[in-house]
Amino acid sequence: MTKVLIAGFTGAMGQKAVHLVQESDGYELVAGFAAGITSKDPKDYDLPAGVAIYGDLNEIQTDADIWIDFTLPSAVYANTKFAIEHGIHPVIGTTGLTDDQVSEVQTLAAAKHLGGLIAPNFGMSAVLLMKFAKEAAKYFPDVEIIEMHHDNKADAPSGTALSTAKLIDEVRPEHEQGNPNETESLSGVRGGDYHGIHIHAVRLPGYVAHEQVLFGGPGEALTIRQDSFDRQSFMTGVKVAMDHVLDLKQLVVGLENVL
Ligand SMILES: NC(=O)C1=CN([C@@H]2O[C@H](COP(=O)(O)OP(=O)(O)OC[C@H]3O[C@@H](n4cnc5c(N)ncnc54)[C@H](OP(=O)(O)O)[C@@H]3O)[C@@H](O)[C@H]2O)C=CC1
Ligand SMILES: O=C(O)C1=N[C@H](C(=O)O)C[C@H](O)C1
Repeated sequence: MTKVLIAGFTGAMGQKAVHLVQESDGYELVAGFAAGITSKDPKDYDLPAGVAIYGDLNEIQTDADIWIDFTLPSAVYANTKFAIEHGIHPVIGTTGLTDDQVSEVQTLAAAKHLGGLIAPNFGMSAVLLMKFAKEAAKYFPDVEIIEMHHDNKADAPSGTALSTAKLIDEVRPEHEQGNPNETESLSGVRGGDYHGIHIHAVRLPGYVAHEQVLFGGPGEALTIRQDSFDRQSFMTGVKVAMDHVLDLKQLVVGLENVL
């Protein structure tokens, strides 16, 4: 049995992950970690008696093999370090790690000879959108990104939008986009700017997770869009990660690298 700890087990994604682990042959949920718990009795979370419940990182004592993380951008760095330092393979879905933090945890994982995965998006439609957008950007250097999420989302832009911009930036020909004399009469109206790529973040009830990448060229346009209508869409990728992470030799970034 592969033993799994879920950080953020009470949250929207954490709950989906709990069900995934419980329904998956060969996996056992051994622990749940969430900051705001009011009880340490697993029954209060409809979990079996053997599942340990933690509310503080420093309390955690576990023999888990895998650490699945769906917490908060403010918590994910400390959590990832903790997992690696304790020999637990991290599967990190939480967004918000900076490039420097990713490098640091990769170095730490390498020193411990521990594999893991950081994926800004576990949904197949988003992974494919990023791949297609990177391809299109070679031919359409004029591009903007619109990401749309539920209104409980803590961070903006989404990790997926930022990853999309980084992938486009890798291949986009050197390019000055838009009117150099443009002004904003309403602050922020042109969105965030990642190396000249504008990102617009929409937060609305009813939405789950959606992204459009808009390319424009002389007399034509290309729009690539993905929609996660249900958080179940992320569980296919989480299961792929669970199935592969014990065999990985390094801390990999991006689900596409283990598919
Ligand atoms: N990679 C992917 O495919 C996806 C990634 N995400 C990302 O996952 C993260 C979680 O999203 P979502 O489930 O919607 O968020 P929720 O707010 O629903 O859940 C957050 C969870 O984290 C817990 N938590 C909060 N602070 C801490 C802390 N300091 N230490 C430990 N646990 C903590 C919360 O517990 P409590 O309420 O008790 O504080 C709760 O269980 C976000 O970063 C989001 O962007 C989301 C969807 C897909
Ligand atoms: O908070 C969310 O919901 C999501 N977060 C991830 C992100 O920031 O990209 C993945 C997906 O967009 C859902």
